[in-house]
Amino acid sequence: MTNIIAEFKGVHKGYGSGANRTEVLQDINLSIREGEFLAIVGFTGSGKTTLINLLTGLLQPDEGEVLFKGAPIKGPGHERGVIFQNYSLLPWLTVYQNVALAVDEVYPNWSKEERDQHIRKFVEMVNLSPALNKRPAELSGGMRQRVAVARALSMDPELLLMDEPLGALDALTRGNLQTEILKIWSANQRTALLITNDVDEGILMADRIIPLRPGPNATLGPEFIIDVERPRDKTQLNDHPEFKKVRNEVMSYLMDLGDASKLQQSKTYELPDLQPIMPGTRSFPFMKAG
Ligand SMILES: Nc1ncnc2c1ncn2[C@@H]1O[C@H](COP(=O)(O)OP(=O)(O)OP(=O)(O)O)[C@@H](O)[C@H]1O
Repeated sequence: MTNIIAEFKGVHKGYGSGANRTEVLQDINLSIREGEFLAIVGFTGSGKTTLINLLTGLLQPDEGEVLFKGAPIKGPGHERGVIFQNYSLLPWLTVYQNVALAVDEVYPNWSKEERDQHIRKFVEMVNLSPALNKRPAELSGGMRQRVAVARALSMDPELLLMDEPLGALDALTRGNLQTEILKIWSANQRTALLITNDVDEGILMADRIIPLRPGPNATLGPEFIIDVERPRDKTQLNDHPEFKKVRNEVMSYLMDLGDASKLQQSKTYELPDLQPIMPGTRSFPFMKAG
């Protein structure tokens, strides 16, 4: 039987109060299984970051519970590592020092050698050894995101949380980093949750993909299982029958949702029953009565 590593139970979350209140998530129920790679895909503004921040512990639910290994999440912890979209590196520290900061937090009692070896191992894993002593300003966006990946993984989190980590990167760098994250994930047999608005990225990386329906009051849709052997090849995405099938299913589900939410948003206005006044008629203001 698979163990559940993290769980949402009847979670509601919104921001503000009174007239300024926005209900973001409504009745979220989700079990994340140990060892799986789960992707949540959703429209922009639907509440994806809110969902992940409930797992990082940066936010608390208004109602319901968010559990890690059966206990409510009270705040951030290094057993839950996060990779954000905006790198969040310290600009005055080098690549080595940025990773070291994370390592020191988790393993404060390590010897100098142990620490040094560990940092170099993770920097090497993301192919950044030549940039070891560079500061973020000297790196490209893709390289910065690699540092963020190395930093999160060096803490050996039991649950790796990724909030659109590759969204700002060009297609090539994005593809390379997807492959690297997958390699590291499968080698370490950890659990991963990826939040993305890119269906292809979700089905390439995950074991199952769950759509987040558009907010306010966003709920989770049905799960789609991606039954494709690993390692997966991005170039197969267009031809592999299972990839094609899941992509079509998820895309049409999301498109139906998009249409439904547009319909809901489009208000109908009742116009007053006025008779248009045409030029040439007696009552047109600029016509002289004749
Ligand atoms: N601290 C906050 N205070 C008030 N409203 C907020 C706050 N954070 C988010 N929201 C609102 O909650 C909704 C969901 O935001 P969230 O960032 O979770 O969505 P998202 O799906 O991650 O969006 P995106 O894809 O654009 O990053 C949005 O309407 C947003 O404006």
